[in-house]
Amino acid sequence: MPLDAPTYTYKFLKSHTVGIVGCPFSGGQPRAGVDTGPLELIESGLVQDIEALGWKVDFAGADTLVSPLVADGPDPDIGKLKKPRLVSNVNKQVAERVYKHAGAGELTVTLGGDHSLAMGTVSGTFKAHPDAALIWIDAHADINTPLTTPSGNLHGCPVSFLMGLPGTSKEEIPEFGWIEPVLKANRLVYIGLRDIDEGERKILKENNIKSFTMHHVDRYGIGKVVDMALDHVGRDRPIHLSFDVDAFDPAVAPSTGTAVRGGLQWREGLCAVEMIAETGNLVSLDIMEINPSISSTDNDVKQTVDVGRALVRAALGETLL
Ligand SMILES: NC(=[NH2+])NCCC[C@H](N)C(=O)O
Ligand SMILES: [Mn+2]
Ligand SMILES: [Mn+2]
Repeated sequence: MPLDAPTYTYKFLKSHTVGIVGCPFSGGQPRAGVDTGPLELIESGLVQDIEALGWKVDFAGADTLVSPLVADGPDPDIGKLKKPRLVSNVNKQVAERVYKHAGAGELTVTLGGDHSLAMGTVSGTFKAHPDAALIWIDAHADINTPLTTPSGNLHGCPVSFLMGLPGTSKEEIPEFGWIEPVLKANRLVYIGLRDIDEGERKILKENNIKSFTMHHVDRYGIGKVVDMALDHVGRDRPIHLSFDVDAFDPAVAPSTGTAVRGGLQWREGLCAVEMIAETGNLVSLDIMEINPSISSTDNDVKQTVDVGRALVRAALGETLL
């Protein structure tokens, strides 16, 4: 039954309006198709879902999705980093779009696209809400630096730029000089990790970054893990939730580029988002890495898009009862 008003009081919003930023972008990783994720989500009925929950929608239409076609000129690798200028330019635009919505007091929902887009989404959110915390639900930590990345794929690196880790400064890599190091280690928490590179493990330990892996989810249950995560970042500040659908088990979300077995079950992922929504602190949500070109059965794409839609509804106050 559709609700006619949002379930919770969203403390840091000025109105019950969702600002949608669509990002058909795949340049942060090698597999084609992740750029069609946003349109699939929109065409599946996402806007109607949101309106049925009592929200207004601020979305100019699918033809205004942020364009990835800004590779003006050659874009050779920088060290190991692939397509660095393209990724940087797209994210600069994304940051401006997200800031426009967040600054107006709307709840921003960004549809990816690959997870390099979090450089832009988190930059835009934190410009409007400097005290915000970042909850990152993902199989991966995406905290490689230009110096540690084994792949050179920038979707594995956004968090390091947002924190200003060694190798990401304006002096070292001026192409990304617009990114401010807005994120402090104690305002970041991970849930769902299970595929961490050696360099990333070192970064997580040295910076004391709170990380709940799948081991913790198995051991304590998702409810306790989310409570511990919220206690860690504090329950009185705005929250940006960046959700990579590969946090889910591949049986739940098969259409994604870097699937890792042993992930969250359907209800575990949704329960986490429901608990975060229930705080009333959510200001920004990313749904990332849905790749409709990856499927081995006819149902894979629909199932992955369905779980993406369900995450958005959970974030906007949908409950089971
Ligand atoms: N957003 C993602 N799916 N990231 C996967 C990253 C994989 C690996 N850690 C890398 O840096 O290349
Ligand atoms: Mn991931
Ligand atoms: Mn990711």
